Amino acid sequence: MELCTHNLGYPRIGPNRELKRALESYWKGDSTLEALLQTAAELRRQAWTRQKAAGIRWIPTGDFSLYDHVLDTAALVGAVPSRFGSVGEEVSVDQFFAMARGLLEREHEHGSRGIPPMEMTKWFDTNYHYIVPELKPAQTFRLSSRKPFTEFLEARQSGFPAKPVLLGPISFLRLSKMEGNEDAASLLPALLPVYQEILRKFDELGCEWIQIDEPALVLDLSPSFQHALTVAYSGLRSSAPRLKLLLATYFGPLRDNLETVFSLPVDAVHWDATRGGAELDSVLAAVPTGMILSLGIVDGRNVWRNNFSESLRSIEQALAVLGRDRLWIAPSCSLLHVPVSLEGEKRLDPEFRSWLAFAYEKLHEVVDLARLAVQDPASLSTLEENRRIQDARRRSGRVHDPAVARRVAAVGPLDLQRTSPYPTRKKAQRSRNPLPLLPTTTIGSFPQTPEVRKARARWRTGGLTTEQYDSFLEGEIRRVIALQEDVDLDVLVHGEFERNDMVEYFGEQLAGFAFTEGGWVQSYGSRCTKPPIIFGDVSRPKPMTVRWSQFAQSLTKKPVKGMLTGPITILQWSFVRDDQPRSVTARQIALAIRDEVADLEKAGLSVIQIDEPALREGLPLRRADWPDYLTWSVEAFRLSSSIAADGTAIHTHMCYSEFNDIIDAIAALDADVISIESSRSNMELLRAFAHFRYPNEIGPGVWDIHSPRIPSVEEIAERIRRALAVLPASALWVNPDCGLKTRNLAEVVPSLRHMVEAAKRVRKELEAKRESTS
Ligand SMILES: Nc1nc2c(c(=O)[nH]1)N[C@@H](CNc1ccc(C(=O)N[C@@H](CCC(=O)N[C@@H](CCC(=O)N[C@@H](CCC(=O)O)C(=O)O)C(=O)O)C(=O)O)cc1)CN2
Ligand code: MET
Ligand SMILES: [Zn+2]
Repeated sequence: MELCTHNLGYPRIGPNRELKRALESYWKGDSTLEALLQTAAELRRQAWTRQKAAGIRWIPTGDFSLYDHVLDTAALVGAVPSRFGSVGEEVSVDQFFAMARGLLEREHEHGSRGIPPMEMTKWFDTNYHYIVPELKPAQTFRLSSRKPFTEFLEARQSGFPAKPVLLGPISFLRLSKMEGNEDAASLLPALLPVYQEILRKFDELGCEWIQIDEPALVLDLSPSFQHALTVAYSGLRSSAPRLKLLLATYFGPLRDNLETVFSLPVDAVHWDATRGGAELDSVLAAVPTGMILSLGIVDGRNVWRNNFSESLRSIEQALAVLGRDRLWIAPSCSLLHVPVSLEGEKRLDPEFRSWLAFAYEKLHEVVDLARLAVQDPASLSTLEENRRIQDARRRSGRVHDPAVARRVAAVGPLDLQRTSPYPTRKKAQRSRNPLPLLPTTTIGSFPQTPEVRKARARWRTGGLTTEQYDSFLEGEIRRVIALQEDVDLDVLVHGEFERNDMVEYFGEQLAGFAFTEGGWVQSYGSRCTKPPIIFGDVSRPKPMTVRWSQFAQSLTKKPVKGMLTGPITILQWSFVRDDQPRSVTARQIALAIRDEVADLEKAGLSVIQIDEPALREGLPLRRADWPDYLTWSVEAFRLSSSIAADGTAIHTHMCYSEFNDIIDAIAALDADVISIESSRSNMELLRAFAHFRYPNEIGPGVWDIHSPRIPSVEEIAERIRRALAVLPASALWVNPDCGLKTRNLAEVVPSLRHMVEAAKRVRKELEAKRESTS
């Protein structure tokens, strides 16, 4: 018999983003709740059918979500902030969506100002966003959803071997936001009884295995959380004596949590062998007699075909210690983070395609490995084939480009440094482009209207010629340049209409990158991205953005900002090579962006923005690993930007970030101007910059673009004044929090007018003050 297999989670969005369409149509009011739930049920059944067909023994249930699994968990335990109303027997679907998306004024029955949604943040080091549970010190919990049970029964009644999945209590608390920043671990005594009740119910239903996800175990845990962990699992164990508990950890090695994890009273531990590999010996030494180890050997975070020979080495080592009955095979983590299947990819080159495995194909790898582990003769051909493919990839001419290797090797310290220090550069920049105090600008994108997306879709499918599409884009650029001049912004942008996405667009044009037709991955709620795949040495065959920036600049006398995505963000939001360190790939991308910076400069652009919104989320999960990452990522940014002459202003932009703990690294980027998101925290974020005496210019966001609300002039002026309280006026810019691509023009035009008006109002106040003191 082959080794036992299981899966931790499957993509929810559907093979053709069916869930996205169903959700958006329901939200718009174009379809009923029944229709949405029907689509959701069909997608679940389809996912289970596929997993069973692949040969997986235990199939996850409850991993599906209409929006996000952390929000599901908050609903499950009744952690519903009071602004969303009281909870009846169950959290309703509309209450659930209100928590995720907020309610607009007109949707809100009690009138007033609408209700802000809960916050959203990155799920560990992925590009998936979860909804942050909001807890308070006296928080109470109550079982408030039947979802886990319904989905379990739905699967079992249809004959699927179901294994329910829950986000565990420790991770739930650790990922929550506690009012007053108190320690959320203190809520365990209140929360634990609800988890116990859930386990008891599953036990009563005759459920055999339950998977409890505790990815927080790969983070640095405070003593209070370490203690809570032990308390939680002995409590869970005693609540359901027959139910078998599988504790799942993933996304990194366990390090100082390793001993504790294997001493918990659970029946099995799932461990991520792709990220924790070096720990295998310690793990095998720590697994107590009688406990099962689930080996997460197929990488759920990447799209490469598994290297069977390498995996079998680890599997054999584990088998020797544990024997066949105590070793399971699985993907490293939920398959949520990879595209659904390769089947839809008709245009990929066959050789390249053979190097890949998406979610569905990964399940086959799990099953193949479980068979190969016991030398099942029927599986031996899969090993042969796998060896052939790995060899071909290793030797492939399309992976290695000697010119790139030479160029990377030749990078020296001077390539990482602008010609002059910032004060000299600022003089050169201002004499080239005189700007008023508190200059105004935007972050880059203007609304990506359905017309823009439709035009691109028609061009892709041949309905528009390239000429027609290009002239459509030029028309859009003309419109936004005229708009920005009319509004009287100081530094203009071209609007990014040519981009489907700020990373995918560059991936499509760089050598060493491949892109898919339908490789969608959920980003948050109904929103998806199609991460490009970096398979080889990266270079830039020809200019990527110059024509659009140059065209925009030709339409106006005001400076236009060239607009690029930085090397770390491109790296972080792509699937990366697994055959060289990320730092090397980052350097290669940096050199390609550097070439683009040089060409934008030659084309006459005097301001160039290099976006790095993913710099913060790329931080390793453990603090001990931060310095190394920050060194090479800062170097990559500097390599991409330092080619610029003193008189060219380099801007950068970051959003969704907490900056306090990486402020040194941000300063080390040495961008002339950084724009950051800050209006949601009411400029609190700026404290780090003020405290640190950030040396260059800063544009704190003064308009929250995540909300459709149009901010008033006075409200924006007040935010500028708050910024002025901690930063010198000479260093301050005025801009929104982020790009405007997800907004519509009806919101954008008045908001921009208010922003410029507010900047002018505060400028006058500053001038008046200056006169009165001189
Ligand atoms: N890569 C990446 N990661 C990121 C971000 C980001 O901007 N990029 N931002 C943060 C996350 N924020 C996000 C914000 C919005 C969307 C988003 O809106 N995604 C779009 C897809 C954007 C896209 O690539 N669109 C394609 C169109 C693909 C498409 O659906 N076309 C239609 C046809 C178009 C039509 O007729 O309307 C179809 O195929 O059916 C394009 O513009 O070309 C979506 O889910 O709807 C995603 C992430 C963090 N991570
Ligand atoms: C997620 S950061 C986005 C920056 C980009 N330049 C934009 O405006 O859309
Ligand atoms: Zn942004």
